[in-house]
Amino acid sequence: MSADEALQALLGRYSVGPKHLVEPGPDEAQLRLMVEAALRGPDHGELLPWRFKAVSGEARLRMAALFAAAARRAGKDEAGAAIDAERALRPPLTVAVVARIDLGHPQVPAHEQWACVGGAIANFLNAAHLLGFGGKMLSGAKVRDPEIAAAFCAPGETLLGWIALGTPARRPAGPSRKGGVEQALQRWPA
Ligand SMILES: Cc1cc2nc3c(=O)[nH]c(=O)nc-3n(C[C@H](O)[C@H](O)[C@H](O)COP(=O)(O)O)c2cc1C
Repeated sequence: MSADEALQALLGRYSVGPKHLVEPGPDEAQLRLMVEAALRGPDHGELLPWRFKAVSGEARLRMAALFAAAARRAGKDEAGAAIDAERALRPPLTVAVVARIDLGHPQVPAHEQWACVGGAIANFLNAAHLLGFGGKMLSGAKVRDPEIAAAFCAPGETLLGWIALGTPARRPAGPSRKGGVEQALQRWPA
């Protein structure tokens, strides 16, 4: 693939939601490559302020039960709980994104560590896309459910959300609604 083809492929990445993801998901070697890409994101101080926790196969049933219980705690009825459980079951692979921000770091403030987490997610999703997979970063109120957070995080860590991954069953809707280069790029001084 030429540099131009690689760039065009990157420019074609759009998120693909869980309901449009089917088997197969990335295998172990592909997942490791995607994490290698995530590790190439900028990381001031090389603190590695994140961990990815892969959930696949039978483990999805346990995550689905957690999601359903959280939905009930949030006051949802059984239909709502079933929809939340389905979000855990549908994608072939889900990767929980856990941030471990060192709030007392002498050189690297928290916002720089959060920027690193974002870069890791972007590189991971881009690598998934280049390998032919679809994916979407998702959060929602359940990241703040204490039992879900405790299931994924050690004390002091923050559950940012989950990346749903699989083979896209259809082309993503894109392009997105957000502004383009004319808004994102400015000259300084104006
Ligand atoms: C930390 C984080 C959490 C997100 N949570 C959600 C979410 O819960 N639901 C959702 O529809 N999109 C969520 N998004 C946005 C989508 O992942 C996606 O970026 C957005 O729909 C734009 O689509 P695009 O990636 O195709 O440009 C989240 C993004 C980030 C970075």
